[in-house]
Amino acid sequence: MLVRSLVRKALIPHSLPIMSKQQTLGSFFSSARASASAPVAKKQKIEITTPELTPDPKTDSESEKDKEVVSESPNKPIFAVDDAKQLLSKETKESTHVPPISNSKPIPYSALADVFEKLEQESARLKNLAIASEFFQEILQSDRPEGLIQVTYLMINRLGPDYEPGLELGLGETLLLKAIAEGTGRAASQIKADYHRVGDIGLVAQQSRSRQPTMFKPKPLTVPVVFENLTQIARMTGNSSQARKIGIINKMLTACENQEAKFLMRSLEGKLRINFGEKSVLVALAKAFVENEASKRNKKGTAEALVQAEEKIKVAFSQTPNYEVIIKTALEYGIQNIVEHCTLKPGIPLKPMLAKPTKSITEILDQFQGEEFTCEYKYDGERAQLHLLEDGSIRIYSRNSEDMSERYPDLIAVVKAMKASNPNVNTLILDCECVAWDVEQKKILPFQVLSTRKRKDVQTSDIKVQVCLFAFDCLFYNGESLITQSLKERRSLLKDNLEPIEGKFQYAKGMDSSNVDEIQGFLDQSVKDACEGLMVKTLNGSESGYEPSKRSRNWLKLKKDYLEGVGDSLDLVVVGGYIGKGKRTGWYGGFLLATYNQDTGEYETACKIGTGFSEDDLKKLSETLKPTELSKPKGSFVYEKNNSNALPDVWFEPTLVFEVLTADLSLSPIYKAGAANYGKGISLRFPRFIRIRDDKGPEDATSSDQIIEFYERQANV
Ligand SMILES: Nc1ncnc2c1ncn2[C@@H]1O[C@H](COP(=O)(O)OP(=O)(O)OP(=O)(O)O)[C@@H](O)[C@H]1O
Repeated sequence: MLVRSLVRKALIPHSLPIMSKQQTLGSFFSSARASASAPVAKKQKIEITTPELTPDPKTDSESEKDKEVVSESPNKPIFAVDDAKQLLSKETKESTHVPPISNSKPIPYSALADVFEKLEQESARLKNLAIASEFFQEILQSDRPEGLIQVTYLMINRLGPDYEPGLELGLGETLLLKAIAEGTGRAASQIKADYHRVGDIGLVAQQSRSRQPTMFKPKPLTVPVVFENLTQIARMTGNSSQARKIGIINKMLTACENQEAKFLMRSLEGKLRINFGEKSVLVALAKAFVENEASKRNKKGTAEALVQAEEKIKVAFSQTPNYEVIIKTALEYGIQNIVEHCTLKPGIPLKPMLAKPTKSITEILDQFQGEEFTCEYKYDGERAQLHLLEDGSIRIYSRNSEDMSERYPDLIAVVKAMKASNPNVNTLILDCECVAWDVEQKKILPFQVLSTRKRKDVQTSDIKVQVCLFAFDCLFYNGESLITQSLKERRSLLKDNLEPIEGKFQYAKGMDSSNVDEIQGFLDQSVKDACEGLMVKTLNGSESGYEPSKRSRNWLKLKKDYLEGVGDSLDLVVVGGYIGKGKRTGWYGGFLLATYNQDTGEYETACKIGTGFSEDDLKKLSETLKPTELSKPKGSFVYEKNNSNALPDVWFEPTLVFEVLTADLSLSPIYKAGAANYGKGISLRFPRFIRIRDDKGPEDATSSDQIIEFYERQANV
């Protein structure tokens, strides 16, 4: 994760007409290089012979996997009642062979590694859900059901909620290879060569593990011990931290048995590769709770209960994205009651509501037929979720739930002042856009200006780019969640209770009208005022509630620059590169891009891109991407293997997301995005690079479901 976000921060801005939200070079390169080359403790190495390493078996057998996947919209449940029935069937249950959990002992790490191995080897989706949920159920039935919290985090390769800083895994390959060399006594050069051949640090670790002398057998690893050690490693900073990290890794490696080393190293690297995404983890949790609760009543879980539980756990998680809270609440109140008990809480950022793209005002009018709606300026800045906690503290979270409070001390001061002048306000959650502001001219500045603001160690006195918060929604007010209320009510509550402060805290400019000319005029005005276009939202009735984490039809975005084509840009993951020729010699001259399939965790190729880059872009991109080159494609890449036109010269670890414009989308014999739907993939015609999305990780990229939606809308399918 850390590596991913570092790499994403590596490019400097360039000038393109519709460029926005770009990033600055900042201190990225120095810190990335520093961490890669930091000194580590030296240890004597003993040469040992190692078993032959076999390449990652998934790489060539992945193509079958996506056939299992049913296409669905991002917010649709993973399965319907029929699938749920199959999942609950005796046959599926009996075929999982998950390891039993003993009552009296902490969960052995070997049991979790065994489950990871099964998930990695199994390609059928329902089977994978059954394996994970059977294991979860074993834990729930033991006398330490709360052990499920650490198991869940390890399964999604995190150590705590997104918004808790300092818990990122994703150690550099140099450090990990060194740790393997020291921990196993093999020569570093040999380990490195193996890694370049196999392309999987986990496999290298597993097969390099030195045999321990029989007289010294370390205690087997347990889930709590591994979790604790990983947390310590993630939190370690400072000069000697590299050596200390290696020390802890070595200790764990010595205790590893069978496939434990493989998953331990992959966890440390931040790439677990079990092909079991977070969405599936939530479903597996729902199933485990449903079955566990039913078995306490000597009953069996029903398919209907499972479908309901899936919906509930997803809603609860979108409001309280914290597995500890979710699991403890489900244990206390039952899975079917979690939504009421996992409501919004200042200090826990909820997953933001997202918008669907539209291409024209008439499309909006068609969509909102007969409904009351409002148009708001679509500000071009950075999404900011503002939380005022009961103890008076203030936090600001990003679109991805990162805590940005340290980055915006000036905004914290504004909110403090606002609270002081509005003594009735105790607690609050506001959804806002933070925008660069010209103090003298009293106007909005483009995103490029905001992107030059320092991101770390920001002192109020050093701030050169002033910002203004534009609030567009109020989600929580004085102890009460407002998300089920209509937008009209939420908007009134906001405006009635908080006084705007010009240039510091303002309301999103809005207009309630369904007149085409008025909307067109408002759209034009928004662009003149340095905005991207309009957000059009259902205003009244139950449809106008705030839907955390959903890309909803009740919020439409109308971007001036995208009224032609497919209605929006796409954000695609860079998975491959083409060696540059002619003027581009020495750099990559083009890139292979992919959508992210949220259900399978796979990257499905969507196009090759070589247009829209300045020379400077290509130079910087080459520097950034070079260290992420892979010796072979990852098992999670879905691409056409039998057509050389679809193969890049080099493959990359997915770290970077490009925002890309396209003339239109078409079905393609050589690309694979959304291929589960049409047999053929969907591809971009005449793609053009706009900028890097540093606020999006690979998993936030345009999903395969979204590209299907884009395609169907454009083709009127
Ligand atoms: N009035 C507004 N209401 C809601 N969002 C707004 C408003 N003004 C600006 N925004 C911003 O617009 C974003 C949604 O549109 P946009 O397509 O630019 O974002 P994205 O991150 O590329 O896409 P998405 O969030 O849909 O994946 C919001 O996340 C928010 O940051």
